[in-house]
Amino acid sequence: MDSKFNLLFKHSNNVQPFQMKRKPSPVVFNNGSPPRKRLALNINVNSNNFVSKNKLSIQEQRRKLPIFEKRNKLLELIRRHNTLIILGETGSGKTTQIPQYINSARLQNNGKIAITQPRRVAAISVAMRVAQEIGDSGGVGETVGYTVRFEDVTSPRTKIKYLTDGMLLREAMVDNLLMEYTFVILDEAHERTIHTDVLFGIVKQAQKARAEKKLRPLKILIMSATMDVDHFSEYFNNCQAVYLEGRTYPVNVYYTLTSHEDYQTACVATFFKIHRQAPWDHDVLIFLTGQEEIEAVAQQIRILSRDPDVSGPSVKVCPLYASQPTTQQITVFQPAPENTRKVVIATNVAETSITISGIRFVIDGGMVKARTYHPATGLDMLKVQRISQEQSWQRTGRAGRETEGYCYRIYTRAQYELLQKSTIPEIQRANLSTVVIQLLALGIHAANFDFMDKPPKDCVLAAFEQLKLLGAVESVESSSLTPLGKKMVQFPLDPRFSKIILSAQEYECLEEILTIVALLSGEAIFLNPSSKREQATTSRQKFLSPYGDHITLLNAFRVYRNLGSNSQRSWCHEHYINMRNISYAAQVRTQLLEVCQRLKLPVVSCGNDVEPIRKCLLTGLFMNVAELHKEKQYITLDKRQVVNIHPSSVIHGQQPKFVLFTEVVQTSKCYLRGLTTVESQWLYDIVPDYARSHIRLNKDL
Ligand SMILES: Nc1ncnc2c1ncn2[C@@H]1O[C@H](COP(=O)(O)OP(=O)(O)OP(=O)(O)O)[C@@H](O)[C@H]1O
Repeated sequence: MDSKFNLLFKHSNNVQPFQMKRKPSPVVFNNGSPPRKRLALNINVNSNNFVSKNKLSIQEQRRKLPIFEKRNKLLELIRRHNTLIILGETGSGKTTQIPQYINSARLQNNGKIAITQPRRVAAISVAMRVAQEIGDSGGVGETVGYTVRFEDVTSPRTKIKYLTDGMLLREAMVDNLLMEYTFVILDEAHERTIHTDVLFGIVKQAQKARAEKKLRPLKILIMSATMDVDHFSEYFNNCQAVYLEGRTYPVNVYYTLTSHEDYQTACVATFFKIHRQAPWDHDVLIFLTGQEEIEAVAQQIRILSRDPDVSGPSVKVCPLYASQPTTQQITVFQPAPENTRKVVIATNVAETSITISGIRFVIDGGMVKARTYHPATGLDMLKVQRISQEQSWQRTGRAGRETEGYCYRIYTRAQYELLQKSTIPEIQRANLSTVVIQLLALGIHAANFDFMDKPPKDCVLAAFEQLKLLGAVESVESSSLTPLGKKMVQFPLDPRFSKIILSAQEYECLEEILTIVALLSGEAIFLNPSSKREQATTSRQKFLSPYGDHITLLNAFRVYRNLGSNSQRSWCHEHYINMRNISYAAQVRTQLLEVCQRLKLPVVSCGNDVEPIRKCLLTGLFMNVAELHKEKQYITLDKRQVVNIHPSSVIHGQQPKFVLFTEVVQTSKCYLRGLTTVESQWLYDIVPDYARSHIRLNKDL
């Protein structure tokens, strides 16, 4: 271990906000083959021999992509086949170039080209890049546009439209033949997000129906760098697959020699090893699992980089995660100033499709936060787990996009070998109520839908039962929605939350419910830095509600909204509130309000009486109620699971008889977060049958 490295971490022990679980040991890597000797990180990158591809003109960059030479052959195949699978290495040019080739060859006639992305940040950043490549004077929104939840940047002139898979699905609910498009390109198909999986069936059906009706044909392209071609081809009527040969820039992959349970600290250590040695314009991308972790590591890096004993250029730290507002996400693409290294610390939102110019190094923590639904327990849980091999290669691919790159995996080669090959399709592990209701809006019963991989029967049944209890369907056999169900699908939300919004009219509290639902749609607004936890709690004391976390959130938002925009920033700082997240919630609230206005729902406030709010929440979340079982231990009414109140909840320490929850986290125990106290009598009033069967069951325990 070299002395500077030791010195660096001696200092880190004095750093407050990031609590080290243990003194970090140095991270030692090998390059994938069994190590003969211990290889310390040895990066011989010299800025003199580095030719930045950014110095080439944008058109020269395009011509250098592996896909460029293949474009005529590719266009020929696209002309010939109505469905085509396209495989090509990460960074070879699939996402940015193929739509442009189609557009230049005018293959889309009068229709548009839709390209789906699993994530908002990818749809937006790629659209921006392609608009730049096309050179439209009006920028994005002209020939090239994008549509993501709560944002539509397209115009009647738009020919190439990048959109999230969720948005295309919503469009299909309005026109199931997708007549606006001549081409639908399903990108990053290997990710198998729930929306992409449903779209597979929707586009296949639309293609067939358009052919039968002799309408303009729908061309389907399925793209990825890593996917099980046979499985996809079989599903799409044995369609042709094409592999675009051609290497992009090499990425040197390193594994740690020993496993690192504390992968966050190992990521920080690895970053500083790189930082000391690499030229300032070689940026770094670190993959972690979620906002809290990212903000903690970001703070740690900011503080350590200012330490006079740490050599290296200045550091610009850019966190990146799904719930940030778009404007914030897009800032990670801006180059850092002269003599400053950019470090982007991201969740898996940066894993596919995106190119962040300047990134030469990837540090892969090897973990991801995944949502998994357990029909047996009725709980939808967020759990940090190991990534799949496919994900690990996608992450690696982010380093070799403009020139040669380096990827440091914070896991051993042996650990890599043990990773699952591909990620389990989301449809097989998620709560299906949103998909089931969306299919019903199209008049399709999920049991009859042509899924590539059928979701488990008990998950489909559980979703139908949930929708029945919510009043969206008459029975589990229904192929259509009730009038209430039809209103519910108007909201881009989980049906339970749509139901809450629609119930607010009866409880005369839509004003407050909109705020709570909007706040729950993003990431946490309360910051709890471990070194300042007490100050943070004290500063927010005035918002605390004895009725729980949702009312506490509402109280904070009410104060925030009444402040002038000039004082919001300092107020957030003073109260340890994440300014970005609360302003994102305000934007979401505006969008939800627009849907309510379309549905002519009166926006009424219940003032300071919060009981209507608590009852209203129960109308959608009665299946998320737990009853005090014994000292500090709760049991869920729905499936009788033992759960505990998370220490971060404002009602931790109290023992209300019944609580409603919005989040379940599995660590050593199963914890409930986001709680509101409720009364059993309300359950009898709102869902009498459910209350009678479930509450009685628990009393028998
Ligand atoms: N914003 C950008 N800035 C600089 N270069 C970019 C940008 N976007 C794309 N590129 C260049 O274009 C190349 C192709 O990107 P593209 O997203 O089309 O690849 P891809 O084959 O779809 O990769 P992936 O499978 O990883 O999504 C990148 O490797 C990079 O060289």
